[in-house]
Amino acid sequence: MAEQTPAPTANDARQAVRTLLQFAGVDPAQPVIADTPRRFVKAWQEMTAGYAMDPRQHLERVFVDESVHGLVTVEAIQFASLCEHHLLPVYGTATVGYLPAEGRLLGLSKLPRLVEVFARRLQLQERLGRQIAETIHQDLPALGAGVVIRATHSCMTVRGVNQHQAITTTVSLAGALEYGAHRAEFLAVARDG
Ligand SMILES: Nc1nc2c(ncn2[C@@H]2O[C@H](COP(=O)(O)OP(=O)(O)OP(=O)(O)O)[C@@H](O)[C@H]2O)c(=O)[nH]1
Ligand SMILES: [Zn+2]
Repeated sequence: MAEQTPAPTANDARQAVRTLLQFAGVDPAQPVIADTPRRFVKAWQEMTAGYAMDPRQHLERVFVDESVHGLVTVEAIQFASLCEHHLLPVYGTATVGYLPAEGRLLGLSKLPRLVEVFARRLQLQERLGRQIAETIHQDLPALGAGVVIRATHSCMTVRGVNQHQAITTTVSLAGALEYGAHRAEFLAVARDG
């Protein structure tokens, strides 16, 4: 059986940050910066906490009202993520909507909570939207789900192409929201609120 490499400890992670500081020509031992590796590792754990979260925990409590058939959306959901290419912050807002199946309704706060689960991982913006939409569509389940994300990628704004105002919009649709009148209605709500 192949030997498994032991998982790195927080101390290993702090040591890696000291290496990055030295790589930049900064002495990690100087008093003003001595606590920075600990802070960075704490922030890193916060930004990647989504790997330990199960999105289904937010789908457990369902309210059933079979008289409800209309589209439900929550707009202006703020999130922060990390791009998987540069490990730099991506932040912005998401509009999340779904078309209930047989009156199966989620508590409204669960939509931002689902965004949080997937955002707190290394991401591509396109995948972030798709994972949220597919989870609601398949696991609630709903007749359809949609996610529009508008985000700023630090890897495009503070380095590289240095496009300080560039905003990326992605649209992820699943099920009944992919086509026809439901698609048009969701996209109109995502555009106009
Ligand atoms: N599709 C997609 N691309 C992303 C996302 N976040 C960052 N990127 C892009 O990932 C690409 C990585 O390109 P590379 O050429 O491998 O990396 P690079 O040399 O750092 O590229 P530049 O950013 O152009 O300097 C860049 O074009 C980024 O803009 C994302 O969420 N989705
Ligand atoms: Zn990037």
